Amino acid sequence: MTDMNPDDSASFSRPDECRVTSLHLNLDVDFVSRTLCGFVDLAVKRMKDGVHNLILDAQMIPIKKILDVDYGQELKFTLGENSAIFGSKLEVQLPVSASKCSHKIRVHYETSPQCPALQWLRPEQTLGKRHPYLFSQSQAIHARSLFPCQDTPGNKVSYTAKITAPKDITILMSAIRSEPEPHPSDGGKLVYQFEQKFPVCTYLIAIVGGDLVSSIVGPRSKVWTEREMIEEAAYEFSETEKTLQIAESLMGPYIWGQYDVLVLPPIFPFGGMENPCLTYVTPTLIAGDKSLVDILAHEICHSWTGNLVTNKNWEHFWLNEGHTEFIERKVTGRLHNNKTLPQFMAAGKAVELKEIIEEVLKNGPYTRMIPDLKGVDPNDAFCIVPYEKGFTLLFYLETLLGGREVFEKFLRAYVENFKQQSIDSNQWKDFLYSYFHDKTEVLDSVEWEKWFYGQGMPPVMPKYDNSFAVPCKQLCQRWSTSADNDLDQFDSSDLTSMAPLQVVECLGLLVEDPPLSLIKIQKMNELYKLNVTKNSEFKFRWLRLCIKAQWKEAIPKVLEFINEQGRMRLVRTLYRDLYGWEDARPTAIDNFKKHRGEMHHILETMLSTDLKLG
Ligand SMILES: CC/C=C\C/C=C\C[C@@H](O)/C=C/C=C/C=C\[C@@H](O)CCCC(=O)O
Ligand SMILES: [Zn+2]
Repeated sequence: MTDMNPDDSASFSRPDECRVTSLHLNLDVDFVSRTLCGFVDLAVKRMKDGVHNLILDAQMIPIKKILDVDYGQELKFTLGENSAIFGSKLEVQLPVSASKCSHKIRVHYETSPQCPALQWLRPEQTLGKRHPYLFSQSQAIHARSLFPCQDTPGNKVSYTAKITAPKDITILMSAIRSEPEPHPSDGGKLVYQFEQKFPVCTYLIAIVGGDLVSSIVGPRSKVWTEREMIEEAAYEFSETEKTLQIAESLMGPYIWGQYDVLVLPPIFPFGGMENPCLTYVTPTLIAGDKSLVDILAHEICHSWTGNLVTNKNWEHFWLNEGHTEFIERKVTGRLHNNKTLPQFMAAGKAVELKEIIEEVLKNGPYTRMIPDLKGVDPNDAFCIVPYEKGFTLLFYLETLLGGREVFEKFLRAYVENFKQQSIDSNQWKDFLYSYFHDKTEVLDSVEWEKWFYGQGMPPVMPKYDNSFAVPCKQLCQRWSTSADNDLDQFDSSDLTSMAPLQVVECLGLLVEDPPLSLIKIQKMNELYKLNVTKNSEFKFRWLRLCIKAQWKEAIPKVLEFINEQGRMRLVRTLYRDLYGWEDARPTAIDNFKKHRGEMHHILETMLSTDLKLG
């Protein structure tokens, strides 16, 4: 695409010339037409002399009219050619007034029923079956289909919103919410007001509506979900405050006020999403024993890295995710009072990273820590690489630069220095050099070019303290090496005696090993009852093992699992495994064709590529 922002090839907008500094959304939620209808006010600041146009991103948004708020005058605009990935360039002619460098404009519009940022669910697709549901997912470049905006993480805005919705629906946003008020003229509706006073990138603007209830789980936290699962959800996330406090002890005060958790319907395609004040999580985290809440720690840590200090474009996504993984593991270690836990978690993910880099991405361009995303949909490049290569670099630097205490101080200084800004990897590196100015020689020994732009595995793989994994390795070894007629040595207590994270590790190691015989798989099934586990991470790895062993009887279980939830990491991997097994491939394709209409569009698009359906 030509005409893109030189600092962000996924956006047309030019905040360097004329910048949106804050916005106000005034929208009516209509579940019948599946639209949000109303207007957005944009406060605009001219950054350079002689600039009279404001450039925005817009996707599938029929614009009705654009007004200058102060003078009521209608403004001219042009909507450029449409790109299926990036939408269109929306160019608004600002009123020529030499003395003014700030303007407020109002764009009247409505979203499309096919809006990529919005997922509309019919009542029968919800737990309660009585009311419809709506949720947005703006990361990476979908906010432009929610409202015309400068949809680049290189710009931040504060925002307010006034949302009108049917009275049975509770509306939430990634902001501080006031109690709803009755609509002045329509008794069937309520009006909600929100305020996010801290500047955020547009990919962090989120809206949800449904038959939602909440339970207080801490002095600044509620868990929200459909009423049918509120008790389970409140139990699972009851350690939110404790986790927040540990994160604060590492990173400094949590500035965002409220920290709520919303458990979405199973169609939500990610483990979690760090929307400020309102973390989204998948219901696949609800294991009944709080064993999968490390994702919550991850989302909490984004309150500093990602939401306060942000990657300036999607090529530098590792700044968001690598730092967050790194801090998340420290927080989880402290939460469980286990010093080696961060390294145990890292070692487990390093195995997954190797599989993805070598088997899936074939050491190709998306295995770079800083990929080249020109002309690329960020969704296509999204994978574990920026998370884990980023983590590995930070872990390596921590060891090199003097250990945990020294490096944790650096992390805090990094956030303090760049808070409320958007940066790239060079700014990060310059700050690292200036902070460790007495360790330049050490820093010069780092192979920066290879770390940043090299393909394949990281140039240095640390030797992690993996003592917590010893029982996992032993059990995995026993299963791999035992003879088929010597399986009485195994017992159901093999797994019940381990911590849940160790079970995950053990099953993960078995997945990486050569396939187990069918006799072993059947014995495992009988002993460990993994077909009926509530823990989605156990089940996921168990089903992978079954597919690897080509156990046909497991196929219905795999289909059940991939049809009952839409978490991309779990579903894509299992589809990929089924596709790789020739006998199961037609079943996988048929199942996809049958269910694609109910999937989140991000997952549907990815799967149609994975299954080579175009
Ligand atoms: C190199 C790729 C650059 C940018 C991609 C950015 C966004 C991609 C978009 O698809 C959104 C991703 C949202 C992710 C949210 C949470 C993840 O941390 C979840 C991780 C996977 C999981 O646990 O299910
Ligand atoms: Zn993250």
